[in-house]
Amino acid sequence: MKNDVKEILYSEAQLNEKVEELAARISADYKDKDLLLIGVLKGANVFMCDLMRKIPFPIQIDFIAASSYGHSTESSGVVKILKDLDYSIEGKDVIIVEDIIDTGLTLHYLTENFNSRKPNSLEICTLLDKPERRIAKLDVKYIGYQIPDEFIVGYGIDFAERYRNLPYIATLKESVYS
Ligand SMILES: O=P(O)(O)OC[C@H]1O[C@H](OP(=O)(O)OP(=O)(O)O)[C@H](O)[C@@H]1O
Ligand code: HPA
Ligand SMILES: [Mg+2]
Repeated sequence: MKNDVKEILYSEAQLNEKVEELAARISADYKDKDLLLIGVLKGANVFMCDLMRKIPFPIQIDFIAASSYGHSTESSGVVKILKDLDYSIEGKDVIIVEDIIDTGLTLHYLTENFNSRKPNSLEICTLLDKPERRIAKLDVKYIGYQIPDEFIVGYGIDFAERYRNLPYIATLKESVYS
């Protein structure tokens, strides 16, 4: 697997520091609230697990599974919900936890969908953001890193369902795609 990596963009140690920083901001903002984190599967799974363990008060978690990339490096533009939330979010203070925002189509769809369920508040926390690629406008309160327009993998993020288990964020060699 390591032979397929072109460049490591963020190491395990750098990611740990960044997740700590985001958790500290969220903890300060939500210390008097009843926080519900919603992880967007599958990509956000690793980030969500690390982020929630750095918040020092009891919170609730839930997951939704959404997919729009399939086996391609380009969004299909159609967001498929593969698993819905388990519980109602009405009246809750919700943060959606994402691994990456690219076109913004996934989160545009999810924020409209979640807003119709009447949460008390709804914010977005993403580890990575590719602003150059944005199609749908989004207000994102918590952003880990802004990255250039390059397809990346690792720390939960895949290419064709592989490389999610790399412990760092990396680009892949061209030969992997051909
Ligand atoms: O801003 P966008 O262009 O919509 O892209 C971002 C979304 O794409 C990826 O998910 P994907 O649909 O590949 O499913 P996965 O999370 O199961 O990998 C990623 O995890 C985000 O959810
Ligand atoms: O850069 C990316 N890598 C993997 N999956 C993705 N989904 C949106 N952008 C990306
Ligand atoms: Mg995803």
